[in-house]
Amino acid sequence: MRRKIIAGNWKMNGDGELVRRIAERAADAASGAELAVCPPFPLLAAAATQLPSGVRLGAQDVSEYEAGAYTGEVSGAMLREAGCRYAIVGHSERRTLYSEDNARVAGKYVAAQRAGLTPILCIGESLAERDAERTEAVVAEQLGAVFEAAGDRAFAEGVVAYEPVWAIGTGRTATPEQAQAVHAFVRQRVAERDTDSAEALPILYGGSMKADNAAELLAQPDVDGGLIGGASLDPEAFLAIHRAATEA
Ligand SMILES: O=C(CO)COP(=O)(O)O
Repeated sequence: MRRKIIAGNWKMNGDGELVRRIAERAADAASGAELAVCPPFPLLAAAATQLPSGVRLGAQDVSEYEAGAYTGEVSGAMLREAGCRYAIVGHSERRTLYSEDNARVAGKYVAAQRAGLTPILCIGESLAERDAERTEAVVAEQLGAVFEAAGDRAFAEGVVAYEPVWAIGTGRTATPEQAQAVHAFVRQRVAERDTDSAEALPILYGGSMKADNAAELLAQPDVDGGLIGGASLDPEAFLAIHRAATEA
């Protein structure tokens, strides 16, 4: 049985008060599916102290470099020291708004692993790419860059989040069948390199996952959890999604 993970990506939202509210509610979420919270960097310290010990902490990005003159960047070692278990890499907002290409994302993936973090690699196609029936080609290319940088066992210690760009923040969720098809494709691509890591790899869905559509997405055999944006800012909704994952 693969572990199920519900991770909240706060993006550039939240404050100390939200950390406090989530910490308060998350006490009874330490069992069942794994729960993870990825707040902005300045809130990591407060989250590390206040979240119950079963709740994991993640960063929203990590530098591909270890240390040096990289103003504004944060290294994997720093994130480890701040209490992080996870680092999101290659979120579509970073790919499009900050021009992160596949090679840079793969560099971040490797840097996270080297620092002892579990990278959460975000992949997914735009609406134009889906309409042109290029979804599998795009996803294969995004995975391929990581294999090139990290080798055939790249996903032995990692998480993939399939986030169709057209479903992020739009209220337009992929259907369970659409999500399942891409998740199965991802697992098959990973299995072509290494069957053991494919079998164990958690593949999360992200894109307008909410309390009322989580259960049907999580019922799919290759959907192992969710990377939640908007709904993760509402402790009630976030923990309802976590309950759906625990019951799936
Ligand atoms: O980008 C996402 C998580 O990383 C998804 O965001 P929404 O859940 O707000 O659509």
